[in-house]
Amino acid sequence: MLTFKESCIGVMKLSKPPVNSLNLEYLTEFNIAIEKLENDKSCRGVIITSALPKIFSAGLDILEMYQPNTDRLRQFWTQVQQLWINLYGSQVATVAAINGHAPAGGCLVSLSCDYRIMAPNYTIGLNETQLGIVAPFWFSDTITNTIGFRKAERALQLGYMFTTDEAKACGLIDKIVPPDQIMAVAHEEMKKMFAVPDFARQITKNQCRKQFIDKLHAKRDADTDNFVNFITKDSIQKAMGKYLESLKKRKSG
Ligand SMILES: CC/C=C\CC/C=C/CC(=O)SCCNC(=O)CCNC(=O)[C@H](O)C(C)(C)COP(=O)(O)OP(=O)(O)OC[C@H]1O[C@@H](n2cnc3c(N)ncnc32)[C@H](O)[C@@H]1OP(=O)(O)O
Repeated sequence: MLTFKESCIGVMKLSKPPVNSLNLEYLTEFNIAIEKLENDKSCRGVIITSALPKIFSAGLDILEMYQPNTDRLRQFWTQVQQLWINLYGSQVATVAAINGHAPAGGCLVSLSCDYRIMAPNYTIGLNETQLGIVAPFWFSDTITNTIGFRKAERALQLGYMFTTDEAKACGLIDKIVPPDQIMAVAHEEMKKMFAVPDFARQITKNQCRKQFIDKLHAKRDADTDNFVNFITKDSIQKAMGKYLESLKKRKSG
């Protein structure tokens, strides 16, 4: 993770080649970095983007979920939950500058921010069902809060990956921006949020999101048990093995 401060704005650039997949170690690093910025009194905003060309993030590292060690799988999921709590509940203003594909966990990271700008000709969405897995309730809550119930339930069931244009049309992202302007526009959008007194913006954000974060806090252990039980099922392991094979075939084909 490349993290630096530009005046009162923290910039986090995901930099885990080849595809910024989120494994246990990287999630832990992500959480430490965001918590550090959150606790930095001089930091008012965070921009999350990718240091890699063409990929924002490929989402959760599928290798963490395939033939897993159960203890590690539990730690992994705890870090996934924590990342969502940290981002969705963040007091600082957040902008996702999506400069590449953003499937599944990559989409969730951006949905957890306050504003999303995206470069053209990429794809974004919660494609979990395509892998034969199920997005947990807090993933669904987050997309539903962004694009509305009907569009979210349809997209979640299909595991639909939106093009940048489709994502803009349904409100999954807020603005389409040429790749060379994405950081400049992220800073402009940040300034608009800074024009509002921090405490008023923070309390309002909290009012909108707290109930959803509280819901995960209340069910956190059950959610981890559910994830571990689900992922370790033979049928799910088979589906995930097939999906990994299809990723490799697509590459060679
Ligand atoms: C009850 C709750 C239960 C479950 C909830 C669990 C929630 C999970 C949410 C997730 O995030 S699951 C992850 C979903 N992610 C994906 O489906 C993305 C798959 N990847 C792609 O579509 C593409 O790789 C890409 C569009 C991101 C990039 O395409 P391209 O630039 O052509 O790269 P390659 O496809 O050649 O990939 C390079 C390399 O990376 C491996 N890889 C890709 N994605 C992942 C990943 N998410 N985890 C681990 N590894 C990944 C890919 O297999 C290639 O590996 P090689 O060894 O062949 O180089």
